[in-house]
Amino acid sequence: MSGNVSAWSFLIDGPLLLKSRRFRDHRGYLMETYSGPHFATVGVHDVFVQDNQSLSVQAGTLRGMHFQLSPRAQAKLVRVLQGAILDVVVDIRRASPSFGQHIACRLSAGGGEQFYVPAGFAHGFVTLEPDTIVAYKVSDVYAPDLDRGLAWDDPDLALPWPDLPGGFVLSEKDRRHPRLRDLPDAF
Ligand SMILES: Cc1cn([C@H]2C[C@H](O)[C@@H](COP(=O)(O)OP(=O)(O)O[C@H]3O[C@H](C)C(=O)[C@H](O)[C@H]3O)O2)c(=O)[nH]c1=O
Repeated sequence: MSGNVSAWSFLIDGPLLLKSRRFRDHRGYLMETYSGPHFATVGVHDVFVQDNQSLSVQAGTLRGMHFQLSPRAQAKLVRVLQGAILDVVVDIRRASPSFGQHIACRLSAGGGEQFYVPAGFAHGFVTLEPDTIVAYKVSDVYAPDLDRGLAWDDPDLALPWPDLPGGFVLSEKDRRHPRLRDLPDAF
């Protein structure tokens, strides 16, 4: 706890759930959504070089599971500006004792949580409300030639996506990623 940010770790080493203190007064609140020195005190040491933001109009929009290969592997710091998501990461570090295991966190604009995803994890989310806006920092720039994906519905991973009667809204790219067992060595 740095005073302005708290962090919770998981059984899988690396990812963190972060919550920044909201300084409330009669006008509303202020919070530090990112502070290099403060976040370093709770284990986030990456230097983030790019901010991304995506709008997903329909609830049930699923983006994932994505990662970039070295030397452009990205750590990510994910938060929700509007709406809510189920954020999911899969450990794809082949030497990791938790290889193939996942963590899922519900993130919402109201909750103000952030999910820190180190390099070495595939990342994706499904939106739980219409018009959900996700903002995330990345520790390296976009490298399309090193951008890779893992099948969101890999039966070996049993990712905890919600049952949605209408199914998911996916990009064509996200319909075609390989299963983990068919993924060339990623990390
Ligand atoms: C990620 C990215 C994309 N783009 C361009 C490439 C495409 O023309 C367009 C949409 O890209 P994409 O379909 O890959 O966007 P998402 O499906 O939201 O992918 C992202 O969503 C999941 C959850 C992630 O974790 C990744 O950060 C990222 O892969 O934006 C850029 O120009 N820069 C970028 O940094």
